[in-house]
Amino acid sequence: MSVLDVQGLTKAYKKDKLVLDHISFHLEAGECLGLVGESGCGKSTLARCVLGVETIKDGHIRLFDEPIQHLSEKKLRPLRKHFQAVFQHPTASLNPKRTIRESLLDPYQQFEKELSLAHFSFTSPDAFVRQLLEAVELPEELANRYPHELSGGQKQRVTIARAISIEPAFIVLDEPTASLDVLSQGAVLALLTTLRQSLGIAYLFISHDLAAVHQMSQRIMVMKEGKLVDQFSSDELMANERDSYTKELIAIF
Ligand SMILES: Nc1ncnc2c1ncn2[C@@H]1O[C@H](COP(=O)(O)OP(=O)(O)OP(=O)(O)O)[C@@H](O)[C@H]1O
Repeated sequence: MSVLDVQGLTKAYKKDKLVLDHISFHLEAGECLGLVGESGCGKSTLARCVLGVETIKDGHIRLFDEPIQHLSEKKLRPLRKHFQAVFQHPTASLNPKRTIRESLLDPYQQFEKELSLAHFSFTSPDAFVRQLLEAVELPEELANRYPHELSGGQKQRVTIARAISIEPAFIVLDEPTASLDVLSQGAVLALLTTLRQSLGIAYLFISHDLAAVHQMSQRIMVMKEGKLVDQFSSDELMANERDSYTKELIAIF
């Protein structure tokens, strides 16, 4: 089943310059779909279009077969429980004035009445926060700290815990480990895979790092200057028929 279906997506910030040029792909339930491409090719713009925070010039974005590309924020709001995002800089994603506990409870409190959770259970705020911290392998005593009292890796685990808390159908992961040191990067990528497998949440995993994308994803899309130039199953990365640009990216890693 497709949770997300994008067809002919076109975006321009300035009149005639296409930043996204007829992008088409689908995201299946529970899979990790990788998107790789060099800086400035349009990856984050694509993420923002999918998340409904950018207007688009042309094309369709369907969530469970429902077109969402032209919905007002009011109409899109109840659908937001189906998708979440994790970005590169966890510090920018967490409110510095709120404790980790408060940040973790945010999405649940926003969608409480419309949620039916399969994996987590909300018996009390404290018990819920404990489950989330445990899921991302953080000690429960972090709950009462503020973001500045956590390491970068711990903060990113908190943003991941917050994203999975409402068990969305998919999460857009936009360079989720780019701000972390190499050891934390590996640990966070492994955690994300474990969570995907146990919770059944699909990922659109965006990175300029082909090795990370290959490690995480079942399918890979390659983007260059606003166009998808290659799409293939992860085990076909080294196949001869790869686009010449994909081969260039392989040669760099
Ligand atoms: N708000 C904006 N207004 C005008 N142009 C923009 C805006 N955001 C991005 N762009 C331009 O759109 C193009 C794609 O940018 P985007 O951030 O989507 O690329 P990216 O692949 O995510 O890059 P990076 O990996 O460096 O984050 C770039 O040329 C960028 O300068």
